[in-house]
Amino acid sequence: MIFPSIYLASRSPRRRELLQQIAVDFAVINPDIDETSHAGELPLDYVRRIAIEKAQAGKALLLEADLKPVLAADTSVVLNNAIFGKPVDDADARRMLKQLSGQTHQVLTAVALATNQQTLCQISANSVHFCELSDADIDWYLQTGEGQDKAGSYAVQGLAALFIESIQGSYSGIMGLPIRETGQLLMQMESNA
Ligand SMILES: Cc1cn([C@H]2C[C@H](O)[C@@H](COP(=O)(O)OP(=O)(O)OP(=O)(O)O)O2)c(=O)[nH]c1=O
Repeated sequence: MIFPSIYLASRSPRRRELLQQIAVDFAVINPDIDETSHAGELPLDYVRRIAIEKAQAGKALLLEADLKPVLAADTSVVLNNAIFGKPVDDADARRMLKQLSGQTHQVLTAVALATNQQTLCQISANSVHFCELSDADIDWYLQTGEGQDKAGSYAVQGLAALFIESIQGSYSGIMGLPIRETGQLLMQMESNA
């Protein structure tokens, strides 16, 4: 598959890595948006809205004559309808990991692609089951620092794999950029052009 050249509106090294995996030619841009959730907003609506806002804010940074689409994504961990974003500090990460212990949670990633004409969006909804975590497990994981800039305070692609009993869905979606849905958006954009 040959994909069009795009911009990736993201500071996430994981998203760059996953896009490289499918040989997409891209340049990185860094728009800033407010990622606060609205009162009563459902997790799925939240990730969709934020991914679309990131992609459109990225597009707004470019000249109108620049026709390359802008790709962006947003990932949230969801437990009993509560959204777990990136932890603000170790205490916040500990709180999240304690709640994830022994439970199945969802990882929702929305991926959005914006052009001057339209914004397309797809959702990757996945489940992850964690084993029971002891306080010592959590202490050990926190001192690795790996969970710091990750939704839910862990990374499936790192040491936290030791805690994961099973996943259902898309590994790349859990990591932050669902490859299949991203490929579909890029193909759809090509056929709409
Ligand atoms: C659940 C999980 C999340 N993550 C990461 C992916 C995202 O970088 C981050 C979720 O935060 P996001 O707010 O989706 O993204 P971000 O702020 O890191 O980057 P961007 O500039 O694109 O907005 O968590 C993993 O790396 N592994 C995982 O297993």
